[in-house]
Amino acid sequence: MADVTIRNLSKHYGAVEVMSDIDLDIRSGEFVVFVGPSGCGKSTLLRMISGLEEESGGSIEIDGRDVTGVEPSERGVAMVFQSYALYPHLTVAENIGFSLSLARVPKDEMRRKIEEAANILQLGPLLERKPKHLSGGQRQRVAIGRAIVRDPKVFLFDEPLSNLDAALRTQMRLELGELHQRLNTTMIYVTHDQVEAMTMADRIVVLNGGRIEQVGTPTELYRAPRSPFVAGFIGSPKMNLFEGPVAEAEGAEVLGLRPEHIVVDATGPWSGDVRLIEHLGAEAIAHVDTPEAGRVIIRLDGEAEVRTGDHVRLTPRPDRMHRFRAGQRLA
Ligand SMILES: Nc1ncnc2c1ncn2[C@@H]1O[C@H](COP(=O)(O)OP(=O)(O)OP(=O)(O)O)[C@@H](O)[C@H]1O
Repeated sequence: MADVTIRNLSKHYGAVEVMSDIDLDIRSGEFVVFVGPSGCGKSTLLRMISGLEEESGGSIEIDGRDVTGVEPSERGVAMVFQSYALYPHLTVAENIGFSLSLARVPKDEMRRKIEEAANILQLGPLLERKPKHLSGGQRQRVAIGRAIVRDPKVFLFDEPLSNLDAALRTQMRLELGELHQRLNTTMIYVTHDQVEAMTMADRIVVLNGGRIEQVGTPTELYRAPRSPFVAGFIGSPKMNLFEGPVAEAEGAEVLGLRPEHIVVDATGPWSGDVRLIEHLGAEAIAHVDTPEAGRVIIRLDGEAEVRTGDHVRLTPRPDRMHRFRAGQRLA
C-alpha cells in the first residue's frame, strides 16, 4: 500500500515535449486508470512512474519517498505488460519466481510465494507447463503472478488485456477487480478503452495531448465532464455534441446530450429519420438524422418498436444538457 504523488512532471524527447504539468495524487490502495487516445502519453506517464523512462522535469514520490531518478528495481513497483514478456524456456513456476531467484530468496520461501500467487490466480495445476502450452488469458495471469510475488507497493499495468478476445477481456477485468480487493494494493492501469476504465477504476485520469484533462470517479466524469473532449471520450455510445448559441464576447457554446437523454416522444420538438439501429438485446442504439441537430445517437429500450426508415419525434431533455465554452464546462 502506498501513495503516489506526482508534481510538475514533464517529459521531452530532444526538443519535443510530449508531456507537461502533470500533477497527480494517487491514494494508497486506489485503482487508478490512465485513459486517453493513442499518443496522449499514458504509457509514458506509467513508464516514468516505473522508472523505465527517465523524468525530464518534476518529481515522483512513492510511499513518501522521492524516487525521481531512482532505478526501476528500487522503486517498489511491479509492472505487467501487454506482451506478457514471459520466458519461453521456463515453466510457469519458474517464470513467476524469476525475480525471487535473481534476489536469491531461499527455496522454501520462494515455493511458498509462488504457490500463494498461483492459488490467487488459479494457476496451481499449470505450474510445470511452458508458456507456449497456455492460453492467452493464462499467460497474462502468469505475468500478473510474477508481479504479485514481488510484493510491490504499487502495481503498474500497461494495457494488459489488449491481446485477449472480448469475452476473456471481460472475465479478466473482473478477476483484476477481485485481485485488487484481495490485495488492497495501489494499482495504476493504462488503457485506451474507456469501457475498461469505467468498469475498473476507483478514479480515472483522462489524458489528452500530454496533459491531464480531468481526474474523477467514473460517475463524476460521466455526469460532469469538464471539457467537450472528456464528454466525447467517456461514455459509449458517445455523447451527442452540438453547436450552441454564440455570445458576442465569449464565443460559441458547445452543447452535449447523452444518448439516453434524447427520448422518442410523439410530441417532441425534434423530428428525424432513423438511419440505422444497432440491436444489443436489452437496449438498442438508433442513429437519427434531424434537421434541428443533425445526426444524433439515441439509446432505446431493447423492446422499443422503432425500425430503420421510421420517422420519429424526439425530446431532448434540457435538464440533462451539458454546456461548454472555450473548451470548459459551464456551471
Ligand atoms: N522514444 C520516443 N521518441 C520520441 N517520441 C516518443 C518516444 N516515445 C514516445 N514518444 C511520443 O510521446 C507521445 C506519447 O506516447 P505514449 O506511448 O506515451 O502514448 P500512449 O498514450 O501510451 O499511446 P498508445 O495508446 O498508442 O500506446 C507520442 O506522441 C509518442 O509519439
